[in-house]
Amino acid sequence: MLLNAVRQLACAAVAGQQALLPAIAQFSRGMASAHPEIQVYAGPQAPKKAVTLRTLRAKYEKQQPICMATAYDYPSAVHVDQADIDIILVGDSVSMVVHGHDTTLPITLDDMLMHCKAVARGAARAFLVGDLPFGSYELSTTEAVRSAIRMLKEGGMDAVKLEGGSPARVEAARAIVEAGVAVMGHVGLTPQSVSVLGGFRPQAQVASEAVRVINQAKALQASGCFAIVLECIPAPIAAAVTKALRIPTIGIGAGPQCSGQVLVYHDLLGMMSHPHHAKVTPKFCKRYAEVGTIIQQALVQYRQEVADGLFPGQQYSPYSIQQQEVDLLVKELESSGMRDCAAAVSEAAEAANAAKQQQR
Ligand SMILES: Nc1nc(=O)c2c([nH]1)NC[C@@H]1CN(c3ccc(C(=O)N[C@@H](CCC(=O)O)C(=O)O)cc3)CN21
Ligand SMILES: CC(C)C(=O)C(=O)O
Ligand SMILES: [Mg+2]
Repeated sequence: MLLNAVRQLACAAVAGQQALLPAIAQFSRGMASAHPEIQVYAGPQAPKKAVTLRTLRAKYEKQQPICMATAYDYPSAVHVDQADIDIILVGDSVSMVVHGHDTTLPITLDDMLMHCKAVARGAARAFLVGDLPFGSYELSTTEAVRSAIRMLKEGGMDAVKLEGGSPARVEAARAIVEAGVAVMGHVGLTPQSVSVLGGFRPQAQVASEAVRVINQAKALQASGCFAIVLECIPAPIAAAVTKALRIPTIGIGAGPQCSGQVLVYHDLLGMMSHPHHAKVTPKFCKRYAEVGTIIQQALVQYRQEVADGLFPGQQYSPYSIQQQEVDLLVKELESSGMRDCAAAVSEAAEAANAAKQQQR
């Protein structure tokens, strides 16, 4: 009796050992399907990140310009990633260019996380930075840390960015870095402060303000930021900030002396060329394409071809049916009195066959 039980246990142990490897594989697959984010960032097949804080640092030290662009979803992330751009910023500008708001204020942390997840699925090699949105880090350092952790843990980001260089913002940056999350600073025009700034205007155009921006940048550096965005400030001021720091500056409307540059995806592609969108396309932005015009032309052509009966035609109607099935169906329809219907089937089948003959 006892011996039998021991023997059974031993058998179970051997079977268990043999079952172990597939079981672990099944477990990890199960984990990955329960938590889709695991498969993307931590799966055994996940590609090694090409761009890290270390490679960014090396670029900065070699004085090679760092390139950053925004992306907000899977296709834009794939595009930016495949262009070998160093950093993808999931910017809160998504509020304006994707959601159609007039400012960046309405976008929520949950909205941002949704965009971050989509970007993380599309970006295999770029370094990923997520903008902390308005209202997700100002109330307390605790809330700032919690929001930053969510950006990494749920959003799949490598770092976060926050706006402003006041003592409270510097403290938030310090707390987030201490929690183990890399932080990018952002000074000059900080669009989340549009309410107090009174508009999207260039900043630091008087010496006293310029000194303040330089000091804010230095304070953010001291808090542990790995880089700082300089937005809409005169080139000489950006040059001064860049000289004053030992971390990279990433400029947007801040002249050529910054350690790197950033542009908004829709702006650089000329996606918003329609006058209706002109208000969100700043003048510092170079358009590397007129994608908006191409999209518009394609949509009009599609509409015309549908209206003219040119699309889909036989070429884009790929699903075939064998002649014997056509014959059976026609017989069936005729015997149930559906003559017009049967004729339509025969006619369409003949047209499809004629098109096929022509192709050969
Ligand atoms: N599409 C887009 N591109 C951006 O670069 C961008 C956004 N959205 N949203 C968030 C911020 C806002 N940005 C902006 C928006 C407008 C101007 C702009 O046109 N400024 C005018 C002054 C306008 C005024 O005085 O009210 C300028 O002359 O620079 C600058 C930066 C930059 N960021
Ligand atoms: C313009 C960049 C720096 C940004 O913060 C954004 O796109 O939200
Ligand atoms: Mg932003």
